[in-house]
Amino acid sequence: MAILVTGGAGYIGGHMVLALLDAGEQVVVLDDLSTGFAWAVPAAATLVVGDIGDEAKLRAIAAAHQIDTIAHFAAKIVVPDSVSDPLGYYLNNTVKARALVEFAARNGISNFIFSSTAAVYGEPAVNPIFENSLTAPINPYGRSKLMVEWILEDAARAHGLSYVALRYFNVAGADPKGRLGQSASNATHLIKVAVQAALGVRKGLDIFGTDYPTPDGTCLRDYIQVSDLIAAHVLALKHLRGGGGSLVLNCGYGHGYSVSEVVDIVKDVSGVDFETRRAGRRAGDPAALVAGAERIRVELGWVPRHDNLREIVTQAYEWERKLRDGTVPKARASSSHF
Ligand SMILES: NC(=O)c1ccc[n+]([C@@H]2O[C@H](COP(=O)([O-])OP(=O)(O)OC[C@H]3O[C@@H](n4cnc5c(N)ncnc54)[C@H](O)[C@@H]3O)[C@@H](O)[C@H]2O)c1
Ligand SMILES: O=c1ccn([C@@H]2O[C@H](COP(=O)(O)OP(=O)(O)O[C@H]3O[C@H](CO)[C@H](O)[C@H](O)[C@H]3O)[C@@H](O)[C@H]2O)c(=O)[nH]1
Repeated sequence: MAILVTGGAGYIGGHMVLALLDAGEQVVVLDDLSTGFAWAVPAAATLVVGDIGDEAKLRAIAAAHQIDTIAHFAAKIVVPDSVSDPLGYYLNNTVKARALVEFAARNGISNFIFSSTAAVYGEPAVNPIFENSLTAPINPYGRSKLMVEWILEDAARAHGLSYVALRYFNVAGADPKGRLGQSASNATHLIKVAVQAALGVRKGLDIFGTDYPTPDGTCLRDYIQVSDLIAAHVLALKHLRGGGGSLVLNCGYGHGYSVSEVVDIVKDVSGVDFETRRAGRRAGDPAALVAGAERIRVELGWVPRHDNLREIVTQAYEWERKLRDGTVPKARASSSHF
């Protein structure tokens, strides 16, 4: 049986591909390379370049491979962009995901793993946030993802699918073996931007909002290391293949760091006191998001191994240094795909 990994040329999906290949699985990646990289997908996986909304391409994949599971990572992911381009986000993240769920239902692909997000909770009244807390997203990105959770819930009931929706908190760090990291140069994530500032790839860093109701006035987030997150996906796959029922699970460590604390750790790890500028709040940002992180341990037996922000920052820094110096390991010649 093969696993279809959408968005497998991207940051998190790429780590999933590595983990699946490490486990001896057959992997087919479908990615339009809008923010992903063909070179990041090992030659041991089949890479199909295309859109998740392209039904003909999906049919061709189903005809050529025995897919039993879809791990759906492909999405647009930048919160402020979703505020300025909501229709683009709803098309890519919701409408095309609906088509993918329909494709699964029609083709008897009964397992679906979905990259959801803490953004479904919006501005929570209290932290930590549990899976049964109110979902009230405050930006189109979060809404675009919550709608997919609803689509999955209804489709599962009607069509015999089982799914695991994983609500990621803030994903960061890189493969501990140094094979992959977050590579898009225009990424907007805090740790990525901060290590770029430390390496001189960007000129300093704006701190978006210093007047939030948090201990130091900057936003609090729960940063989860990418391989720990992927371990949760591998357990979700095992759960679904073993006939387990549908689940919605937070993926975080259960404690948060402020933007200022993250910046201080990046400065410390890199030894560079890069410039920081106090800037206004960024559109769509909630003050604090910290996971209630128990359910995933109980349901899947997940045990985090990299819950250490200094280690996470060091991994991100080392990967960024390779990107800057042009020494990242390329897993395939970029032209070898379908
Ligand atoms: N990075 C985070 O902190 C975070 C947090 C919560 C949830 N997520 C979710 O995790 C998933 C992966 O995010 P990432 O950080 O790896 O981002 P990424 O941009 O690196 O990866 C997304 C991948 O999807 C591909 N893609 C986008 N639209 C596509 C389409 N229509 N058809 C085919 N391919 C398409 C891109 O080319 C890219 O390779 C996303 O669904 C995102 O919403 C990420
Ligand atoms: O240059 C920067 C970049 C970020 N920040 C701040 O750092 C915090 C974290 O921002 P990120 O952009 O790293 O992450 P977000 O919390 O906005 O969003 C991330 O996590 C969410 C879930 O928590 C979503 O799923 C989303 O896909 C993913 O990008 C925010 O307060 C943001 O304002 C800065 O101050 N300066």
